[in-house]
Amino acid sequence: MAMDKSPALRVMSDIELEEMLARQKLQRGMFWRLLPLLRPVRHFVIGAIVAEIVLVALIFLRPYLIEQVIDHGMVRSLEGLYHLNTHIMLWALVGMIVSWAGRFGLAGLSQFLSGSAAIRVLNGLRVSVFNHVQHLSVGYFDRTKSGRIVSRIDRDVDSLEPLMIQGPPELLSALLRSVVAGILLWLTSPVLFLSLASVIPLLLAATWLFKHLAQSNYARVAENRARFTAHLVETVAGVRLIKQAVQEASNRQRYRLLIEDFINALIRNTLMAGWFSHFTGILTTLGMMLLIVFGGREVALGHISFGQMAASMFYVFMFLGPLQELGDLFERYINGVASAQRIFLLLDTQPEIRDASSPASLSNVGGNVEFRDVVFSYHPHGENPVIRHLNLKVEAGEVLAIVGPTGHGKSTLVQLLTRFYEVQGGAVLVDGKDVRTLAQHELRRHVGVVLQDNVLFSGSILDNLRLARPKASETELVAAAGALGVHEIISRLPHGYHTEVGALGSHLSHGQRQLVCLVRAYLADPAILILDEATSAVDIQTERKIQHALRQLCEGRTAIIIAHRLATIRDADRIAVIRDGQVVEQGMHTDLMQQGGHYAALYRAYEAGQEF
Ligand SMILES: Nc1ncnc2c1ncn2[C@@H]1O[C@H](COP(=O)(O)OP(=O)(O)OP(=O)(O)O)[C@@H](O)[C@H]1O
Repeated sequence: MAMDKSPALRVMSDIELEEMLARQKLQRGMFWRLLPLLRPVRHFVIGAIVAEIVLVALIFLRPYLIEQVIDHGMVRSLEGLYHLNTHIMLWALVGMIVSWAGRFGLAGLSQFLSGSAAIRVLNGLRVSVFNHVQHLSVGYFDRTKSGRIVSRIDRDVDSLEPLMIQGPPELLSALLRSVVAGILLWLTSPVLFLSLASVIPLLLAATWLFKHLAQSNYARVAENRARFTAHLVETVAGVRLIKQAVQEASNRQRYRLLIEDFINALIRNTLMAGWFSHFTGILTTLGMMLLIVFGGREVALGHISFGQMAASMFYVFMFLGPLQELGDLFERYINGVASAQRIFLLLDTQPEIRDASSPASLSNVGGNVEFRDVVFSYHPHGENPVIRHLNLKVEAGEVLAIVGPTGHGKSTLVQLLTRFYEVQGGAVLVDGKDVRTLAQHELRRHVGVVLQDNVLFSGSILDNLRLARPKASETELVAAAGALGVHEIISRLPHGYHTEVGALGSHLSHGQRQLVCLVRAYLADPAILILDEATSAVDIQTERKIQHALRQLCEGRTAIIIAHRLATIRDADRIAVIRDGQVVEQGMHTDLMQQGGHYAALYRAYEAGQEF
């Protein structure tokens, strides 16, 4: 599959895409997409590369010194006695010390430079992926398990480190060592070089086979890891539900199966990698044997000295050793590319809902809202529409209540008005402007929504209220709560307004969360306010207490109230009844009751305490 921005990316579910990805072979050229990410840290990478080059030079100093010591360390005097050549020995000693000290210092420097670059690049990438995820449309989150996204930002980004950061300097060092050793061997004796080079075709064949067998398996490892992470995240989020339904055992079993799939793919990888590294080890031994046979012959024929033979033994390791390292580098490359592919899949996913190139302005919002012949389905191809040619107008400053049976499309209208989803037919208009022509952030600034299940962020109640008005003082925030009539309720909390709300507001009751969100909406002061079952979790007495405040909240703005407790919306300027995605009745409470139609039936059922 090409990693382009094809429409398929937008309609296929994330799971379908990933399964397809796991089955297919890895895409070539991924490395070239990764390369630009190194641009900000190029100085670190160049530094690490220079350090590796100097390190290689220092490594080759050693066999040269050994050759000098063997061939010239002892000099024969005229009397036929052997004397130590102190000049050579001293220089050899100094050379060895420089080589070891340089290696010690430069290896540390190279590690430091690579490590610093890694931290910068990978965290930069993490922020880019995070930012991208935030900009995706809500439809993407309907289709994608949150654990899969976590797996990409966390594990897949980490998997890139060995490929992108340590990879290039290590690869360069390995190639340099191999090439320099090859040249030195050739210069010592072409016979020695050719005897060693004969093992290269075997190595190439083994590399090709390894690549062929390993690459699709690495994609499977990454996919399996995403699956069990997704399951873990879902379990943590839904732990109460799992306990309540006594599903711990089956849930654990499912996790175990996912881990087993992961382990099996991992074992296959380990097997292949282990086989490859042992095979290259055998090749090195074979090379050494060839060198001893051919080198011994060269010494016997007087073509090379003993010192050169000893140095050549080192060159064998320098020549074939890096080829062994290539196996490890290759494994990292395949592993990293599998992760990179998944990250780019996410980065290439375009938000389904995008702003127009020059969006219309929405200053001085009056607050007129119109749903004009709206058709909408949650399915991308329009099957089973939830909203079917719905027409509904709300005048500026009007309080409209929307009622209707469960699952008939009331909340969907809110999603369309805030443009979390795009209509598939007709239009939603604010002050006569199609919401598709407006910038999303501007639209949402003017349309405030309080939902049944509201999310609070970790922090105090004040922190959460400040989200609506960042510059407000504590006194102003408390005054807003007072104006809505909930000051007393918040003050009774253990630390009043400074009470920590916990993750997603879990330390507060459902009703308390709803009240904090109402104050937050009041502070945001939107031109259009939507209350979607916003007080459903508040007890009836408290709701009655804040009824007056709610009326105040709705005053001077357009308000759309969705409620099942029909007593709370009786005073609305107008009530619209939604059934099967259409408006089937509208009017004031008394008129609708007199008509004796859908609303009257709903109301009678409500009064009788029945569910609808
Ligand atoms: N994100 C979604 N993806 C797919 N289908 C959805 C999604 N959200 C809602 N639906 C479906 O759309 C239909 C209308 O849902 P909606 O939430 O608008 O109903 P509602 O009238 O507000 O119900 P309630 O009174 O229970 O809040 C339902 O059948 C629901 O299953």
